[in-house]
Amino acid sequence: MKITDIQFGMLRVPLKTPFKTALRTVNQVEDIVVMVRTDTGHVGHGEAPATAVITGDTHGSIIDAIRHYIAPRLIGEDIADLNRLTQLIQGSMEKNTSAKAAVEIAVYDLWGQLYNAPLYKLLGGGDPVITTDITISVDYIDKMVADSISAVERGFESLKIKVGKDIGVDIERVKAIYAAVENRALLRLDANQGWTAKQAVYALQTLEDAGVRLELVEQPVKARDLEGMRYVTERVHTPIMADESVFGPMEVIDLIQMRAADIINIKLMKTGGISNAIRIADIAGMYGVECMIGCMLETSISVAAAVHVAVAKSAVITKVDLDGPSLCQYDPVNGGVVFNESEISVTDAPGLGIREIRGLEKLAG
Ligand SMILES: C[C@H](N)C(=O)N[C@H](CCC(=O)O)C(=O)O
Ligand SMILES: [Mg+2]
Repeated sequence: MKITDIQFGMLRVPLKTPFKTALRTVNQVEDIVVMVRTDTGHVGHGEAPATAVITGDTHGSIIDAIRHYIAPRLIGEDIADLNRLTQLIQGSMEKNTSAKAAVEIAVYDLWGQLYNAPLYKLLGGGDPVITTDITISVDYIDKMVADSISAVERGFESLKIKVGKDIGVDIERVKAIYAAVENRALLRLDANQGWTAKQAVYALQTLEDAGVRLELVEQPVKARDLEGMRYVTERVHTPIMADESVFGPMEVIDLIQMRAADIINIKLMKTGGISNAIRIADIAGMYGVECMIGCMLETSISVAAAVHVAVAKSAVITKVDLDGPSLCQYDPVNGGVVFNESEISVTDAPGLGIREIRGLEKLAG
């Protein structure tokens, strides 16, 4: 099974409600879909969102990276040589992790199809059902409380509360949500870099003193402020998770050795795809550090790949934030992973199992 062509599409799916974080507000998913074709007539699918504020990737940069740096290395290569292919993709250029991820996901999809097995089984197997949280966008307190109650009523037992806009209001936001859903859902906070280290310690100690129990707090300070991450981690009881601070395996090793966080958020769009996500899970496991697997604003194409990784690496990936498909007004994909609110199940279809993507706008190759 040899690669003959790589094609692009644009997939737009409106969100149920605006997605608001300390970094940005978004109304619809607008992702580049990659289709890797082979001489056997098979197609592997991948997807990349343009999360410029986190990864630096834009629609234009994703297409250019694939067209000019990644695709020329892959044409004619055999899908059976998976390790060679992942090295070619990762070594094609610096950064551009979302572009690399989209192509790697499509290649892994084909690898599963080659062996007629679902990806998670080839990655080592596991329990085919996992449970995700759902994101509560940062907003007025009353709106966040109402959104949280509604999420609990939809069956979500874990809420990822976006904060990081204003430290005083953030504390009130979390207290109000905690009071409204106490004992019915675990609360995770994500400040998306919005606090300083001192503000984070103040906010978390205030919440701890008020009896608010949080499962974890994600990326309280600026991505590059590893000293700040360590400062917070050392001073609060609440576990601190690194998201924007860590992309690849080497950064994870540095962060763990610095003791700058308690938990790592693995995202395929930061790691450049599946190979490095697995590497990070294995490294974290060796250090006894737990991981979350997360996503950007992605549909059930690339999130499916993350689900397969989560299932296969569940010994280390103990927390799941794969709510992209739940945030969308509809699922554009037929086949593949089944997203049913908080419950996500992999099927035994080969690769990612994607049969059809509705509403895909073809882009020039
Ligand atoms: C969608 C997911 N639950 C999430 O919150 N991801 C964000 C970044 C998403 C974005 O801005 O596109 C995160 O974990 O920081
Ligand atoms: Mg985050």
